[in-house]
Amino acid sequence: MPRKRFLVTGGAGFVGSHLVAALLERDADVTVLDNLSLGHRAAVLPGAKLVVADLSDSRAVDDILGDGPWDAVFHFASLSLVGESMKLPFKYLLDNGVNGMKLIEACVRHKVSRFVLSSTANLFGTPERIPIDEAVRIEPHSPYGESKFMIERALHWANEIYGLRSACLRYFNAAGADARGRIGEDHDPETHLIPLAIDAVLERRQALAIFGDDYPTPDGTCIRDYIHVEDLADAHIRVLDQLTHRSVRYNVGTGRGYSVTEIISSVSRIAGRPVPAYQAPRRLGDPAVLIAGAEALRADTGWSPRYTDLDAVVETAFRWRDSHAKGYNDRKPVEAALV
Ligand SMILES: NC(=O)c1ccc[n+]([C@@H]2O[C@H](COP(=O)([O-])OP(=O)(O)OC[C@H]3O[C@@H](n4cnc5c(N)ncnc54)[C@H](O)[C@@H]3O)[C@@H](O)[C@H]2O)c1
Ligand SMILES: O=c1ccn([C@@H]2O[C@H](COP(=O)(O)OP(=O)(O)O[C@H]3O[C@H](CO)[C@@H](O)[C@H](O)[C@H]3O)[C@@H](O)[C@H]2O)c(=O)[nH]1
Repeated sequence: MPRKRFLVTGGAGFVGSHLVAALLERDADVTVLDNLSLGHRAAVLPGAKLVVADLSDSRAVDDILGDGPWDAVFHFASLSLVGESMKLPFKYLLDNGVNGMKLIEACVRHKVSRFVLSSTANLFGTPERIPIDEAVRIEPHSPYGESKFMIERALHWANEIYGLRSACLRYFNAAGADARGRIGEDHDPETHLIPLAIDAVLERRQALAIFGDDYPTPDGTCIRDYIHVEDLADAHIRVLDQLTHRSVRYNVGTGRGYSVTEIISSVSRIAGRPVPAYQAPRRLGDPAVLIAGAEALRADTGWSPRYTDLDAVVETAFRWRDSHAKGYNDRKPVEAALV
């Protein structure tokens, strides 16, 4: 059987690099398209091909897609900071929305048959019920969420009119790192709770700010559903089988929520000392509780998260971060030596 060929946009980023690792483990032929604006060359494991290009570069996108056939395109490349999108709405709507639609249009022209989108729980704003299943009303909470919904709608019409089958995977909070310690989470600036709590306990930054302690939750802090990146990668691979005759959309999470305080306790247990933290005002736009109802994904694909214990998720993140004080920059001298 010929090797399966996959294109992964944004495959040098946090979640995408873990999908690339999972595809390589299955002996696939993987090409990554990434402008490295937020991602890292060293996050693309050996064996995958990296093309450094911007999604807005139509010629580069055409060249890559023209070098098919592709078994599927996975689209991760995106700006994804909710708060930043409230300040720069058109940057998000244009970079994410328009580039995403152009990519879909090019996939149709190049006869790609399957497309998987990294979508988000931010589509649901303040949801009318918890857990959030796929029937919950969509009301994006930010230009970031809206930009993902624009792409979901474009995929709807690409399916209806051209038969491009797609899966929109609405992730909840991606967390953790490669179990083998090869890749992990390195955003600049880092805004996510788990890496920030780890850096605080490792004394690499000042105390962690707890954004709000007056939410309507048992301990007053926000509750989120933290899904391990390897379980996310597994979901991407499993949905491909669904895309022979139809398009799908799934919420992807563990179905269990943890408060900010519980995350801090987990990081403290793993580090063996308390995370320095202080109470701060609420962060604009944070809903109180987001927990996935992922029954549809389980029922249709047999997927279920392997990481069901919070400490196990946090431990993988801790190990990578502890051994990469400067993130992927730790590896710069090695890379330079190879060039
Ligand atoms: N991290 C989460 O908790 C989370 C939750 C829900 C959804 N998502 C979505 O999952 C995807 C991956 O998230 P992540 O945390 O890995 O983000 P990330 O920032 O680590 O990765 C995004 C990658 O896309 C690349 N990129 C951005 N704009 C590009 C462009 N115009 N052209 C080419 N490459 C470009 C960046 O260089 C980076 O490597 C995003 O689409 C995000 O919206 C993430
Ligand atoms: O220094 C910090 C950082 C975060 N938080 C809180 O921790 C929780 C998680 O925040 P964060 O890790 O920043 O993730 P989210 O804002 O929930 O967003 C992530 O998860 C969403 C889906 O749920 C995706 O849409 C986003 O792209 C992704 O960044 C929230 O309640 C924050 O208020 C703090 O208290 N202090």
